[in-house]
This record gives sequence, C-alpha cells and structure tokens, in this order.
Amino acid sequence: MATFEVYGGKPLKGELFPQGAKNEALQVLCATLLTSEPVTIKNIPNIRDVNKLIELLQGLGVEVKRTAPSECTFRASNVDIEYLTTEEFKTKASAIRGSIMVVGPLLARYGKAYAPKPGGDKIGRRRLDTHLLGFQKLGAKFDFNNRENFFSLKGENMRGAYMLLDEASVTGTANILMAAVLTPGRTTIYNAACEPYVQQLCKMLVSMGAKISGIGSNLLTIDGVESLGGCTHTILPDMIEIGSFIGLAAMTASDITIKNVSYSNLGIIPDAFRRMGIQFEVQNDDIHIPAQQHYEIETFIDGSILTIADAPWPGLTPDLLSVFLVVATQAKGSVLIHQKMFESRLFFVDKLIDMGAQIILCDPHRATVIGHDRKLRLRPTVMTSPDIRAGVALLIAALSAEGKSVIHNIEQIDRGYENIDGRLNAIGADIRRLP
Ligand SMILES: CC(=O)N[C@H]1[C@@H](OP(=O)(O)OP(=O)(O)OC[C@H]2O[C@@H](n3ccc(=O)[nH]c3=O)[C@H](O)[C@@H]2O)O[C@H](CO)[C@@H](O)[C@@H]1O
Ligand SMILES: C=C(OP(=O)(O)O)C(=O)O
Repeated sequence: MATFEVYGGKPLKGELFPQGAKNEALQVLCATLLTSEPVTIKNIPNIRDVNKLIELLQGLGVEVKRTAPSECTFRASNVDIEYLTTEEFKTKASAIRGSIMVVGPLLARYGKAYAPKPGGDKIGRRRLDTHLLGFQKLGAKFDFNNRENFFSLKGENMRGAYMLLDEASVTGTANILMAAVLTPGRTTIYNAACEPYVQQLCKMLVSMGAKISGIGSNLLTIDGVESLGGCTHTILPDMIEIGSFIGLAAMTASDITIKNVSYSNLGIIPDAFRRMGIQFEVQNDDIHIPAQQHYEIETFIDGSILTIADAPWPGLTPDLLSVFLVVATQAKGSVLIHQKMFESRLFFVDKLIDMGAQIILCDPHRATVIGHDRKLRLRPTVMTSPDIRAGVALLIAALSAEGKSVIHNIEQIDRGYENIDGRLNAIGADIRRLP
C-alpha cells in the first residue's frame, strides 16, 4: 500500500493539462476488439485502470504498439476467447470496472464471452442487470455462477431488437451498443446513457463503419453491419479531473489555469461550481481560476439551502460529488450534498470531520456541509483513501491543511489520476510518494 505525505497550506500557481478521460478510455479500448484492422487511440491516460485493461487486451491476443507516450495502435486480428476462462483473466478483470465491456464486442464478433464480476470502486451495489438484460433482448443467453462470481454468455444468433433500459447505465449502454453494431437488424436503445464518454464511443464506431443515429440523446438507433474497419480516435480531456482541479484551486486559494478542457463537453459541471461561489474565466478553451480568499455558496432562488445532487447525464456526474463536498467545507454558506446513485460513497466525511470540517452525515446518501469561510483551517491528519474520488477529495483537503498529512492506499488515486503528485508538485505542491 503506497502512501502520500502531503505538506499542505501553500497556494499553488500555474498551468495544469488534463489527461485523457479514464471512463472514455475504458470504452474505446474495448471497442478495438470489434475489428481485425488497426485502430489508433490518442490521448490515452497513463493510469492504473487503463494500463490494466491494455494488459487484458494483450492477454486476449490483441497486438498493442505504443506509437507515442499517450498513443497506441491496437490490432485484434487473432483473438483468443479461451483466455477469458483462465485464472489470470479472472484475477485481472475482477480488478477493474471497465473489463465488463469486453463482453459486448466479443459476443457480437465471436458469439460468446465470459466475465467475472468486475471490480472498480467499492461504493455500494454495482449491479450488471442493465448489461445482461440488454444482451438478452438481442437474443443472447447468460449463466451466472454464483460460487465463482462468473458470467458465461452465448449469442450465436443475436438479432437487433427494441429495448428500454432499466436504467441509464454508462458501461451498460456502451456494452450493448458495441454488441449491436455487429448484430444483424435494427437495435433501438431507449433510456441510453449519453455521457460524453458514450458520445465519443458512438463517434468512434461510426468512423469504423457503424450505423448509429441519435448520438448524444437517450434514444440510440443502430443498424447492424457485417464488419467494421480500423480508425483513429482521440480521447477527450477527463472532465472529472478538470472538476477536481477547479475544486483544488478554490479550496487552496490557488491561481490555476486548466488548459484545453474541451469546454463544450463539460455540460453542467462549470455551472455547478459557479453555484458554489467559485469564480473562473473561460479563455479560448482554458479555464482560469484566480486565487479566491472567499467563495460563497448560492442559495436556491427562494432562499432555501442549495442541494448539489447527481443525475444521469446531462445532470451532474456522481463522480464529482466528493470534490463538491470537500470544497464546501471552506466556503461561506451551507449545502446539501445528495449522492443518489451510490450508497457507500460519503463515509469518507468522517476524516474531514476529524480535520475540523462541519459536516452532518444525514444518511448514507446525504451530507450537509456548513462552510467555515476559512475562519477555521482544516487540521492535517492521517487517512486512508477508500475510493478514487474520495481519495482525491482527501488529497485536496490535505493540500489545504497547514502541516503534514498522510494518505494511505493512494493506489486508489492512481487508478484515475496520472502522476498527480508530479503534476501538482510542478505548480508548487509538496506531495511525497512513499512506496
Ligand atoms: C468505468 C466507468 O465508466 N465508470 C462510471 C460508470 O460506472 P457504471 O457504468 O458501472 O455505473 P452505472 O451507470 O451502471 O450506474 C451507477 C450507479 O448509479 C445508479 N443509477 C444509474 C443510472 C440511473 O439512471 N440511475 C441510477 O440510480 C445505478 O443503480 C448504480 O448504482 O458510471 C457511473 C455513473 O455515472 C460512474 O460513477 C462511474 O465512474
Ligand atoms: C467510480 C469510478 O470508477 P469505476 O467505475 O472504474 O470504479 C470513478 O471513476 O469515479
């Protein structure tokens, strides 16, 4: 278990370049399995989850050539499906959430697939019903081995079908979509997730020859084609990392410019930070957050306490609520943070309370934060990162607290943030990585 020692309390100043988006990368890497032709992906983040998925693809027989530090060419001309039944695959796939998305492409191309229950953050129940019910609508059959936590799927005679997803699952939509593009007939996916991750996957599939309409909406229509070709695809900047940097700047009263953010793909995220009282300017495609000693949380128009809640896109992503929560601890005013999707993602507030934050955890989904308006600084402490986004929220808290904090289990942060210590140290932070 690696550790960060964080010497906080110093404002930072400089430019940060966001990495490619983790959740998009996991989807588009799986899409390389849909063709035997070469597919080049640019702006691949160098993070644990993505590197693990690339290893999985290699295990499956995909040739991977690194053509630049953040660019690889993949060629899935010799896929070894039986690798999916090996212990090595089961161990590696059960460590990341994205591994479940190899199922859709393999089912469509080879008529069968296997998968262990995938990993990812332990933030509550993370069911796969949407994926499985969608494959079932296409005519696939599945079997779940409860003892081994292992799914087997068969789909030799799949046909396009209409489906109304039981929820707008992000990885579920991507998985079904990747199966549908090579399935004969028309598939209609209603209540589809439409995050930029899914939009980007759709665009990539279209450039490979897929027929998809309704991109960006919750109604996708796919006309299956016989085969797909190669393409070159560039991953968008990571909107969760961009949001984390906005929160970091506010909380540490730093002057930070986040470069090349692809502003038009950030949806409601910038407005949500503005409602927290954080000021910033958009210059070309950069976000400049000037140093702010005070920021004041808005109330609703009728004067009642603001709620920041997650919702499927174009609502606010649940992956940023931990950052909103930590930012609120030094704001002027109060906010209710309502994490509707996951039931175990707010327990990390205990650590913030230890540090002196005023937070009431109302129940597993809701926390009320009463900001200090910097009248009381957070105290440094020793903590353990429970999940990727709580981890980054604790890192932001540690950077704002004067003195030495210690964060254990930073592998959680490394899952999704590329060289975060190096990049923040370059603009004035003092974060030391201990093995
Ligand atoms: C690898 C990857 O891409 N992971 C993301 C993906 O996970 P993932 O695709 O696994 O998450 P899902 O979209 O399936 O659902 C996440 C949770 O939200 C609930 N839910 C979902 C949709 C809905 O309309 N209502 C609802 O309550 C589900 O029951 C589940 O508990 O999407 C999540 C939700 O944005 C993000 O937190 C994860 O970072
Ligand atoms: C929950 C997340 O990731 P994963 O789905 O990979 O666990 C996240 O990125 O915040």
